[in-house]
Amino acid sequence: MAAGLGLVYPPTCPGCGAATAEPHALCATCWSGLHLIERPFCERLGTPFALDLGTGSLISPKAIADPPVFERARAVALYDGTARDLVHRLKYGDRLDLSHTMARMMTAAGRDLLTDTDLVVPVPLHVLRLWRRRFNQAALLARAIARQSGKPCDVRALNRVRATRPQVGLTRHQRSLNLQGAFRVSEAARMRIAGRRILLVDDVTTTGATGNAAARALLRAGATGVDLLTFATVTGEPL
Ligand SMILES: O=P(O)(O)OC[C@H]1O[C@H](OP(=O)(O)OP(=O)(O)O)[C@H](O)[C@@H]1O
Repeated sequence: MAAGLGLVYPPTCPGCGAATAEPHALCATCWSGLHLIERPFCERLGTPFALDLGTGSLISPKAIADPPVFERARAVALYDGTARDLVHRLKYGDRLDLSHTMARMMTAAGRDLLTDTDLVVPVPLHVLRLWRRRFNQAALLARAIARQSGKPCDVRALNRVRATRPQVGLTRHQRSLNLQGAFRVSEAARMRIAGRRILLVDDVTTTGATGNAAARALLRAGATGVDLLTFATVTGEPL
């Protein structure tokens, strides 16, 4: 059946749409445009080091100077080239099908976090943005990661109670202010969060302001720890 379908609908690259041998696999060109994050990276922020600093648990000066609220972050790739194309197609191009391929890569990149995870929770959109976009890209990724890893997922645990401006175009300081008090765990969801270790899922991390604000709300609701898994991460300053 699958072989027959392959003749009628030949598999295409999720990145550029070119024909591929395997379904859901990137073509060679898109693959070479994906800058995967591999060790050595900062164990807190998940950002790569420019130099190979040897083995052992390495923490970047940035994570020491300004520790994030979440415990550990991991991402598949740097937010450029193919990674940026995939995120944009998923989020702005209505290519919801890409969430499966992206989640597969996220499940692999986040395997050390997933080992300790009790519950997978997406970064929520405010109801107005959800209504406009019609889907939450983070929820699509979170559901697929939960399915692939056999972990439970709760897309309603965390609410975005303020309609924040998009983070795009804001400075680091503005991003942090923009997210203040934006997330809340409802009274009804508190019992699902309390005593659990949460894996927070989003599409991109830039400054970590979104991850920090969401993690703060989850910790206030009694989560024992929060890790952050995104598809891509920006290593430089925003703007
Ligand atoms: O690490 P940060 O500096 O907080 O930036 C990352 C956040 O920015 C984007 O969301 P945005 O608020 O722009 O909304 P969107 O989902 O509409 O893109 C992205 O989806 C992350 O949630």
